[in-house]
Amino acid sequence: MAAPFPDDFLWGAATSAYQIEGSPLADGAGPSIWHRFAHTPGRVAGHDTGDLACDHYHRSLEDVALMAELGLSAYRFSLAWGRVLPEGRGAVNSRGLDFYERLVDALLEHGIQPMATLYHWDLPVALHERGGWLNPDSPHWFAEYAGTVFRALDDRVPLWITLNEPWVVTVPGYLDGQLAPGHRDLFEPPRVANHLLLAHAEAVAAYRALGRHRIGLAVNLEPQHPASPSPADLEAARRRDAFINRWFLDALVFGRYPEELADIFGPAWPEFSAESLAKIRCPGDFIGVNYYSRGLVRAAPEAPPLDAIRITPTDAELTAMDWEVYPEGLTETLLWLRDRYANPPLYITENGAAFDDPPPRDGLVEDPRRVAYLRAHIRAAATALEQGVDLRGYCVWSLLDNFEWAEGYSKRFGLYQVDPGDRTRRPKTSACFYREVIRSRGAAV
Ligand SMILES: CO[C@H](O)c1c[n+]2c([nH]1)[C@H](O)[C@@H](O)[C@H](O)[C@H]2CO
Repeated sequence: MAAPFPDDFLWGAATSAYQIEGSPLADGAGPSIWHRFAHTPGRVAGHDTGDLACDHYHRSLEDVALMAELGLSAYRFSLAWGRVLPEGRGAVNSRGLDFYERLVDALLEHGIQPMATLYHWDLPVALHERGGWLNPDSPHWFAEYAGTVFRALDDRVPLWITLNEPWVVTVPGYLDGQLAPGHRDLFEPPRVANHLLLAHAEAVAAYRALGRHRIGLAVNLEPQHPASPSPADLEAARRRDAFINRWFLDALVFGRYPEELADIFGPAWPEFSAESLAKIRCPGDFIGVNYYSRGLVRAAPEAPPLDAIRITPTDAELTAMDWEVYPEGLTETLLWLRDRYANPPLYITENGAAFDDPPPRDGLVEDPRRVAYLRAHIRAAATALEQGVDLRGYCVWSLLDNFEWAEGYSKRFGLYQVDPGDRTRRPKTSACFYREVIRSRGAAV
């Protein structure tokens, strides 16, 4: 097929600090809420923690060499806030910053554009103990951290992401308690979400004062499709669309929350002042899109406050996460962004799949299902590009098998398998496929 991907299209892979680095307390780093959460019995499958992870903290240059072998033109990673500011504020830990400076310099030496995420869920414990994202000062804490990192790295990092998936920080973190800090409270999520949006806006303002490149935010998006044409399921899909897809983006772009949220949260939904809403209106320079699957939704009065649940289709291919393989949903999502938010610049900042990969044979791991998943989703991205979406890059989640949050190491998304014993990296056939895609500028799909 004729490759619609422009020559300057960025082909990347994505990771995050707590999931790959290991050594969470090394060289003066302060603990994060994920360090505490993972060490809390019962929170993570297999009692796994990020203490070693992929040992990227000691193997970063080896991993950059793998990225160069793939031919990546970009690498999306996150900085651990607690490595830079062990107490979350105040004293800077130069050894923590040094690690990220070495990583960025190595990327640039290999012609790989760094795409740095400031926050990928690992809030310093010291700030959590001051209320964390519930504290109205949290946006100022974040802006201080962001400014520290911008001053150190903006001369070498051209693409910045403030927050990874504020919805996941808010809902699994504060409503259903699946992820750190594990709160289950109807009244906390609306305030946490608003503080996250204020934090994004304050970081962008700080960036405008001293940065020279581009900054945005990465959101998890999934089209919501009713499980049946019944009015109840149609209404449930609309509510879940507001709850997942529109909550943060409408706030960022329009400076208003979807009206459904007041219905969903009821008395737990605060009155936000016009001044506060004006402050959160901050679309940035691009939107990062994390896409994995769609939501098939049925009405569920037994599941407040949404009264809607995502169901697993019985007649579709599923990944190891029980997520439906649904590449057309990526095209749908990209076209929806084009139409709803006036065709903003987009990067696919995460797309990938977990499958139960076999052991390596002759140093290579056969993962045909991941090859098929990536091929179908890159094609879906191409279809959106051909329809005028301003798509500028694609990042596979993930470069390496890594710590998959509450699933521990049981769910593997990597292009490279990481040996559970000695952390040796071994390529999967999806890495070979992706290298060919990059070499052919997308024609190989
Ligand atoms: C519904 O999936 C979310 O968009 C999502 C999926 N994922 C993510 N967000 C996170 O950003 C990553 O840290 C996860 O490792 C990755 C795989 O689970």
